[in-house]
Amino acid sequence: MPEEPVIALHAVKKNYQDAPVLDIPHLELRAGIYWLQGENGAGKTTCMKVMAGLIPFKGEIRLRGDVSSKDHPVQFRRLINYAEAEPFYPAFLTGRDLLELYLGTKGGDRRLITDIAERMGVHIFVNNPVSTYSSGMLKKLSLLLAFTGQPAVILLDEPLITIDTRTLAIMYDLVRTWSANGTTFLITSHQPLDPEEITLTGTLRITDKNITLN
Ligand SMILES: Nc1ncnc2c1ncn2[C@@H]1O[C@H](COP(=O)(O)OP(=O)(O)OP(=O)(O)O)[C@@H](O)[C@H]1O
Repeated sequence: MPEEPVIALHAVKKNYQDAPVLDIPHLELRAGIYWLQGENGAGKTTCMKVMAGLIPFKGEIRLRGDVSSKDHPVQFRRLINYAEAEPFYPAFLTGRDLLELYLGTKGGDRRLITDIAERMGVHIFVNNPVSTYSSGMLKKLSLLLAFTGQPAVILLDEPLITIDTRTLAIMYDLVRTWSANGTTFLITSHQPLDPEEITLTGTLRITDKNITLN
């Protein structure tokens, strides 16, 4: 029997005001690790925000066959996590406030997240307000938050930027391990992803508002 797609897009359209940015008639992805490519302004971040259910769009996305962005919006958002390219959080919150919020809404194994936080060194500054964080510290926090819950899909927007080489190795290790356990990854990066660290299932390219899979 053919493997069911983890994520399926049907007639997805996204405009900003009157300007169309995405027009994807149909796209189905099996479990795996995908590199989402496209030139500046092609629509990669918009596509991730649409997939994560963070901005309104026309059409429908289904996760694991039966969880619909239209019919099951809460369940849908619990199954897909997104780490922004340039994370921005309210300045007065601490990393721990955000972590508790995510663990409370997304659920998942607290010990596992504590372990990732310690590996990344987030535990050192997690109790400080995010206004005191460097761009790399913000990035580490946002990557950590993307691993809360039990996501079917994790979207990483430019994860390679601003993190140090030690954190980069941890990030690649997390992608490998979680992928082996069934989580699908979509990763944008203007730099190539290291083929010695991860084996890509496919490359997605946004051109002319649509996505093609190679
Ligand atoms: N909030 C917004 N309002 C209006 N237009 C927007 C908004 N966000 C993005 N756009 C436009 O949508 C298009 C796609 O932007 P998007 O950020 O998705 O591209 P991208 O592929 O992620 O680019 P980059 O590689 O530069 O990060 C661009 O033309 C951009 O100007």
